[in-house]
Amino acid sequence: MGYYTLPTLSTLPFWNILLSPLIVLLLYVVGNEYVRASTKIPGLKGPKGWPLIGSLLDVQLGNTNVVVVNSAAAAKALFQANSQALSSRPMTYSFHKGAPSTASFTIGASPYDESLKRKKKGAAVALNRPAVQSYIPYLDLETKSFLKDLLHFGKMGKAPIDPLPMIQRMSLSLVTTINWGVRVPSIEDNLFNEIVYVEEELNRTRSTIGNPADHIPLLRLNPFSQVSATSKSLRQRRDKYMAKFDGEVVQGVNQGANSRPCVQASMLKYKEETLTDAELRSISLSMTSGGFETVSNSVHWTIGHLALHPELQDKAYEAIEEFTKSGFPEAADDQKCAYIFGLAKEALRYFTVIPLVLPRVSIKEVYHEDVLIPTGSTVYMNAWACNRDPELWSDPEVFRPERWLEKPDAPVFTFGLGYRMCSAHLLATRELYLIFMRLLSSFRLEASGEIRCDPREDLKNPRDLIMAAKPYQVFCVPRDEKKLTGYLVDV
Ligand code: HEM
Repeated sequence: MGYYTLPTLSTLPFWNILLSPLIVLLLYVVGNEYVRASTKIPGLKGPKGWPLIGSLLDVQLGNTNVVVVNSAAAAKALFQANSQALSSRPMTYSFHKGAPSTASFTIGASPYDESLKRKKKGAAVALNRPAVQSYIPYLDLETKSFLKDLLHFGKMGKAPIDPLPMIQRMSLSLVTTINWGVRVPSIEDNLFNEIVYVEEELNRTRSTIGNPADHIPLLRLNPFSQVSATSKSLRQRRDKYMAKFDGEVVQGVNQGANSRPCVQASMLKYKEETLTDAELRSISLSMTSGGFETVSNSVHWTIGHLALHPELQDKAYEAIEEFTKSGFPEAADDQKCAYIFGLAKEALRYFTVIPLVLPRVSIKEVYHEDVLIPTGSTVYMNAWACNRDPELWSDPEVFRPERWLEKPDAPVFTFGLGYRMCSAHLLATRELYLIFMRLLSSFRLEASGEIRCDPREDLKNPRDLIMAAKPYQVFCVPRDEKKLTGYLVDV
């Protein structure tokens, strides 16, 4: 009796074509799940749901296993006591791919290596206390120009304005003057708009949670993905304005005519340490990307909040008047008006504009309460949670500058902690202080229409690295128009 062989699915060409990719996908998923499971850290629990609770958690973002540090005590124990062990940064697909070398990354995006150490040394010299002191004339000019912009565009308090572009011009011009000695004079300048766009988009490519392809390798195979092309084109656009600023510095140094002392000129003149050209460029990138959006967004959130709370403005005004004896706040004042110093710190705490700080990678094993965090682990500090830790504050959800008068030594986690803490925390706090001193002594801020400014709910885009508020409009009503115009006459 002859046998008749039934065709199996696999002998049918159609099924072959359909099944092969499915089998490959299945194998990939199973293999990948094994890899993901093997990166979990024994002894650490993962979240069952939101909000995150517990001081240390193990979270999986696609293939990236992340230890999230959620309490003030755990953050201090890990990032301060193990400062060197947690001193590197991860390399990501969206931001790092295609860049020529680690030397050319911003400091904040650089992994730990010899080049990073040189760059950090250079930045430390440019941003330490005496250096900040030497930037006071720049702070003076840019904060006065800010007030002048508010007066001008706000038609002496009669027209409502979106203050964001004026805030951005001020913080950008501070960074470009400090780094290159070049001002950004107007929000109507084309270069201003180009820099704002490129810097915001580039920071988006650095977002910890906003780029799924950083954590799910399969997504990198997407032939229609524009991630690499977008980063490359943004970098090219940034290189253009950086080259223009660099050129102006070199020209000034060569002609011996650099009228505004700046970081790049002093590094060129004294051939700072052994910094290569790529490392010098990295310092410029770090100042721009680190100092622009962070300060702008902190000020933008706070102005929205103040416009909703006239009672806060009244207290601040009273404190400033008492402190300045009714004069115009001096740029040289080193944060001596306690209430406004508290307000600046409270703005940093309450809005925590980089809620997950910048990611770290461990270069050594770290132990925390019997849990071993292996070398090469990704660690996020949840600065948002640490700043709202109920062990520190009984009323963390209230914006209350007085808390800093009651507990002046309490920690702020907004700048991170340890070796990779923000290099410019002294400068940034001083900027905020002077901005609020001058703004609140000059204007009453009044909401025009609805302002939605709750940092828990009203984010422009929750996936961004640096939290931005939704747009709003305010009236900036001069408290004494004649006096203010007089103060600003020479700007
Ligand atoms: C309100 C203003 C600012 C905030 C909230 C802020 C916040 C941060 C945070 C959270 C980090 C990462 C810290 C960590 O990993 O522990 C950082 C790093 C950094 N920031 Fe800032 N920053 C501000 C202003 C500035 C300014 C004005 C500059 C420069 C002019 C600057 C330059 C840097 C640099 C160079 C780093 C990298 C440090 C490193 O990786 O070693 N920042 N900043």
